[in-house]
Amino acid sequence: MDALKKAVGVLLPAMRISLALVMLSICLLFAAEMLGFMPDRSKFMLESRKQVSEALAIQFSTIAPDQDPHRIERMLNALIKRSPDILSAGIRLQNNQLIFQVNDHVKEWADYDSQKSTSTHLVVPIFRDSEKWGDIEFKFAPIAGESASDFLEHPSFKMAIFFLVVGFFIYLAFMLRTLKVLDPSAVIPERVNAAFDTLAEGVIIIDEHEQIVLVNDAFLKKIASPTSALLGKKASQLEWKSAEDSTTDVYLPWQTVLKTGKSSIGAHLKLTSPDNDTFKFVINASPILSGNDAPQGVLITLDDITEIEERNTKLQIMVSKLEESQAQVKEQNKELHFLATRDSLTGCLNRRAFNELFEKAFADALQNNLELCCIMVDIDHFKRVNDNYGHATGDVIIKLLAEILTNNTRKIDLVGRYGGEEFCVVLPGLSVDEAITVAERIRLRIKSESVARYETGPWVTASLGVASILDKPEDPSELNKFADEALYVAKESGRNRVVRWQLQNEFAEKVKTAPEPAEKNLPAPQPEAAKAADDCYHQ
Ligand SMILES: Nc1nc2c(ncn2[C@@H]2O[C@H](COP(=O)(O)OP(=O)(O)OP(=O)(O)O)[C@@H](O)[C@H]2O)c(=O)[nH]1
Repeated sequence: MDALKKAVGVLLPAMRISLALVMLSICLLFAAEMLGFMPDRSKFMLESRKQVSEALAIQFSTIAPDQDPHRIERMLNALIKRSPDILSAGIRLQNNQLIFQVNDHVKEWADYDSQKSTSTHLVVPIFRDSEKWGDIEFKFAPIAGESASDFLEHPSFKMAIFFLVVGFFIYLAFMLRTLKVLDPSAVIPERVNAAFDTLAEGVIIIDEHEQIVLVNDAFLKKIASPTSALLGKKASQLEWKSAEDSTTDVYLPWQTVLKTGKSSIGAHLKLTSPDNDTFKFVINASPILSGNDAPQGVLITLDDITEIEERNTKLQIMVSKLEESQAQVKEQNKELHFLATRDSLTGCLNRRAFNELFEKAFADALQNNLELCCIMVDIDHFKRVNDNYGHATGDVIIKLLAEILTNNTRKIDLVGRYGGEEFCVVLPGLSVDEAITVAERIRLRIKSESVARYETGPWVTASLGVASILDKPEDPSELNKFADEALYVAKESGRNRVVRWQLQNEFAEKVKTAPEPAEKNLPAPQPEAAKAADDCYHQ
């Protein structure tokens, strides 16, 4: 099938060219005839008829005046027999009297209407003693091709027909042979063509002028182009585009190969087919070297990566979507974790989360032999705040305490709402003195902030109990218990103070000596120890 297509592909242009050549030849033939370069056969015939007639006239000049009718008749008959193109003959006297005729000359001569001889009517005068005696008339058959009706007999017409029929086939044979020689694909043996056709990747071979001399089936099928459309065309004339960026100049690797004689590997190019499909190829180009190592062509292989690229793009989109949703899930988990570990009113750690982190911090401190302190904080007479200002205001005060606790501790410290208006703070790495300083600062802040923020109250104070890991608690809950006991002592000894946990007997002493604040809803008098803490913010 392919062979047939190929044959038709060559035959049709050859036929067209042959026909054009025939027509051109015929035109030249007629032009030559019109310009007088061709011998005029009718003129020649006329001339020879004249010469014959004149020779006869001379002969008749000697016998006709004797008026020997038999002799004249014999001579005319003999003449007509020998010259088949003489249709009739006659001798006419000066007075227009026809005295002899052969072959019904009267009838044949009837169409003569001129005094001159023509190619069919020849009139030759006969003289006697230098005086014209009469005329001898010859009626000739028309010279072939002279009349319009006899055009088919004209030699030029016959020549044109000859050219048309025979010339066409001769030209056709010539053109087929010529085109075969000129066919760019003819330089590649058929076996080589067939071998390249078995390859799955596209193959193009170009000559040193970049003209395509071979294209294999795989490439032709890919871009849906017939071989004839590509052979002889320059490879750079195809619709190549840069694979990465369509605005940049297109790098055609085979041009470099032709210049340098060195192979080019892995160039990426896009190609748009006549059907407007775009393919992406990885292109390798190797030089075809002549005897003196000069590149005389390039073998180009084209690996179609369009599908792989499309899959890669889809995969990348999927991966980025996955990453996006993973990030969302992570964010949601973070939010969920926050919600699960935070107290909804204050944003501080809830008791469960606080305990978990406390356990971890306690274990770390033990393992690394570091100090760790725990502060229990409780707002004084909070019930009165609720009772006097309402539960909502109570909530605001609880939030204020949470804010002060968070702002006056470090990021690594743990601030947990233990329940109601009671908070617990864990300070990893701090000595008990440092923890007391922090506790005092918190205490002062609560007192001063409530006064600063609420003109008409509630003005609140808080009591704080401090314990350290150096107090040798068995576990976090015991450390918490120590701090809570210290808080209890702070409450019992008058509130609005910081109490460091001590052994039970010393503790009892402190409880006894602690002063009670003057007014329940006003900031309590400041203990001496707290004064220095104002300047010592712990971040
Ligand atoms: N507004 C508000 N009040 C709470 C909340 N949780 C607990 N309370 C109240 O806090 C008060 C705690 O009071 P108590 O522990 O008896 O003692 P206090 O009144 O703070 O007095 P001292 O602790 O002895 O100084 C109770 O009235 C609780 O109803 C809360 O989330 N919001």
